[in-house]
Order: sequence, then C-alpha cells, then structure tokens
Amino acid sequence: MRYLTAGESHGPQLTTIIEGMPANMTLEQSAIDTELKRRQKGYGRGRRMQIESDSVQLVGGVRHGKTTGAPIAMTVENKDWKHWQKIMGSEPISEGEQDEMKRVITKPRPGHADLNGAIKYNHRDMRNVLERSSARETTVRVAAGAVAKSLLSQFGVKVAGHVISIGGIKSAKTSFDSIEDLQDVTEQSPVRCYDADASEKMKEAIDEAKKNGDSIGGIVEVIVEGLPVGLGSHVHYDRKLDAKIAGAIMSINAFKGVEFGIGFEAAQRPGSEVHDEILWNHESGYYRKTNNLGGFEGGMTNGMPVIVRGVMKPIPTLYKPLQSVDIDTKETFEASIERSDSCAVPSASVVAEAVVAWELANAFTEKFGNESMDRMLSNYHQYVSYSKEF
Ligand SMILES: Cc1cc2nc3c(=O)[nH]c(=O)nc-3n(C[C@H](O)[C@H](O)[C@H](O)COP(=O)(O)O)c2cc1C
Ligand SMILES: C=C(O[C@@H]1CC(C(=O)O)=C[C@@H](OP(=O)(O)O)[C@H]1O)C(=O)O
Repeated sequence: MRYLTAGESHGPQLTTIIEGMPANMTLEQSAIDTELKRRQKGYGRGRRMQIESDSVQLVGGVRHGKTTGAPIAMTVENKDWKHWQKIMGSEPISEGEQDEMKRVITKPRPGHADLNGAIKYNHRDMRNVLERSSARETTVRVAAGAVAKSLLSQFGVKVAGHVISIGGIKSAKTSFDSIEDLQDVTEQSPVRCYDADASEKMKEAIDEAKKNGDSIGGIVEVIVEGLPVGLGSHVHYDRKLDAKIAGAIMSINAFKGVEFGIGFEAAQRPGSEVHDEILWNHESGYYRKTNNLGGFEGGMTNGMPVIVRGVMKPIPTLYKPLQSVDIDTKETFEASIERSDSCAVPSASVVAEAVVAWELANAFTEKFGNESMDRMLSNYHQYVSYSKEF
C-alpha cells in the first residue's frame, strides 16, 4: 500500500490518495471524522484549531460504505483559506500587488523548516516552505491512518495512543487494566494522559509556557494489541517492520527520537533482564513472560503488544524572541511573532497512532494479500491456526 498527501496549511484543502486497500472493506466517513476530531482536541493548541472543524470528503474508491479496491481519495477543507485566498492563490498576481499580496517572509524561525527549505528550493519567500512543512498536513495523515485502523479492526487489532510526559511532568500510572480502559480514560483527559493528577500538572505547565511566550514538548506512546507473529521480516533491512514504524514516528513534525519497549533503558541492563522468555499454551500458542522488547524481534512482530514511544521537541514558533537572521538584510532580529500552538503533544499522540496503524496495515496486506477482504481474512485465520500449533 502507499499514500500521498498534497496541500498547504492555508490553501483551499488537503488531499490524500491511498492505493492498495482491499475491496469490500467497510469504510464509513464517520469513523474517519472521529479521528480528525480527536487530533484537533488536545490542550495547548493555538487559535487555528478554533477556526477549523475537520471533516473528510470521500471522493474516490468507496461505494455505499464499502471499498471497491480502487484508490481511495479524500479531501479536508481548510476553513482558514477564506482569510488567505489572495496570499495563497494559485493565479499569477500583477507586479503592483506583489508585496501586499504575497506578504513575503524573510525571517526564518529557529527549529522550523524555513531556512533549510528556502536555501534548498531557492525561495526568497519562505512562505513557500512553511506552508508545506506545517503540521496541518497531519490532518490527512490521520485520515489515512483511520482507513488503516478500519482494516486492522477486521482482524481484532486495537491501537491506542496516549501522552506519558509533557514539559518534564511524567505520568505516574504506567499499567492499565486493558487497552479499552486506557482509551476510555485518555479520551477524557485534556492532554490525553492516563494519570489524572499528572494531567492537571501538564495543563498547568502548558499554561505557564504560554504565559511566558514559550513552548514545551513531551513523549507519546502507542500500544497495539492483537497482532499475529511474523509481520515484517528479518531477511532484508528495508523489510524490518520496527524500522518502518520508527521512520513513521520520526516523520511526524517535531519528533526527534523513538524507542520500543524498555528502549534506551536496555543499555543499562544485562541480557538476562532484557530478553523476554518464551512460553506456550493451547489457547494462545507461543507467548512471552514479559514484553521488554516492545513486541519485536528480528524486525518481525512476536505476537506481544507493540509498544513504541516518540519524543516531540517543543514547538519552534515562540512569542519569546530567539535570535535569527533576516535573509534579505542579513541583520539579526529577535522578534517573529506568529500565531502558534504552545504544546501539540496530545494531538501528536493521535498522529502517532495513525502512522503506526498505517505501517501495520501495510504489513497485513503484504502478508495476507490485498485484493479482497474475505480472501485476506481467510488467509489470516489459516495462518493464525498454523502458527499456534507450530
Ligand atoms: C500537531 C502538531 C502541531 C504543530 N503546531 C506547530 C505550531 O503551531 N507552530 C510551530 O512552529 N510548529 C508546530 N509544529 C511543529 C512543526 O510543524 C515542526 O517543528 C516543523 O515542521 C519542522 O520540522 P521538524 O521539527 O520535524 O524538524 C506542530 C507539530 C505537530 C505534530
Ligand atoms: C493547522 C494545524 O497546525 C498548525 C501547525 C503549524 C506548524 O507550523 O506546524 C502551525 C500552526 O498553523 P497556523 O500558522 O495556521 O496557526 C498550527 O495551527 C493543524 O494541526 O491542523
């Protein structure tokens, strides 16, 4: 499977085209819109989120609530477009109007894509960079992830993302009764954190950062249950599924690191306290006593839940000035005040769910075929019985 996205932050709409979803899969717009609303909700977002009310239009590949096997095309409208039509229009503009209409950006923000993108693509107006590097694009990635989740749900796979730290405040609750319990509690938390006390402190930390014209980052975790053994492969570097998932997490705007299971903590422990011992019973087949490796060995799923974490740096656009250089005058400036989020970690946990779901759905189609849903399901059930008794 593959998908592309197109569209600018303040352009008319965002678009995604997905290719390779099986035919006859139930796919409802409401399921996709639910995910888009979840992405918009997190505490710490700026005024833009009050303007947008994201909803998808399914414009290809779906008839009467079922996929046809053709590419699935979806669009999401940017409601803010009406304020940007002149600046972001695709039509050429006359010379006299240029300065006013283009509102040229020559002051790069440290931490954003502005300067690197401008040099690389030879743009004297850095709006041509920031419009596409904006995390507005994650809207349609979440839409594609919602389609992936619909596929995974056919196999009983559950995906939950949550926030485990913001601005140095950590969730003290690290174990859950079930993935449903985790989902129920975090959906009620303004910062998508399982620990109610930590949630309150995280909110205060976000308020404090905002008051100081600053921003804060954090850590998100995605847990996936119900996976079979053997998604991905050990045979070639570019077929290792943990590597693909790590790449997908790193592709989310502002993410700077990834770990699986106990992750970086593994460097401190001896092997006897890291590797997960193997057990077997009739009901479950092979399983592990612990899950320190976060569900992966040899680039393949081992049937235990996938546990992956990603670290998000603080948002680059600050009301508190940071030193930078104007690319026209080469003069140092210190104030670039733009509308911005002060913390987007809660929203990013929803994006992380989406990108992980996509990689797993892709691995399902590679292993069990992707022409029709019933064929895929019968291949899957046959394989699951085989692997239990292996
Ligand atoms: C959901 C979400 C919202 C974001 N909101 C903002 C924002 O309001 N202002 C900003 O400067 N960066 C924001 N970012 C981060 C930038 O998009 C990101 O730092 C930029 O694209 C540069 O890429 P890099 O940080 O991955 O190197 C956001 C990221 C995410 C995931
Ligand atoms: C629009 C979204 O996020 C945006 C991501 C973003 C950035 O620089 O990444 C900058 C802000 O956009 P604006 O400059 O219009 O306020 C965020 O609001 C969204 O998540 O839907």
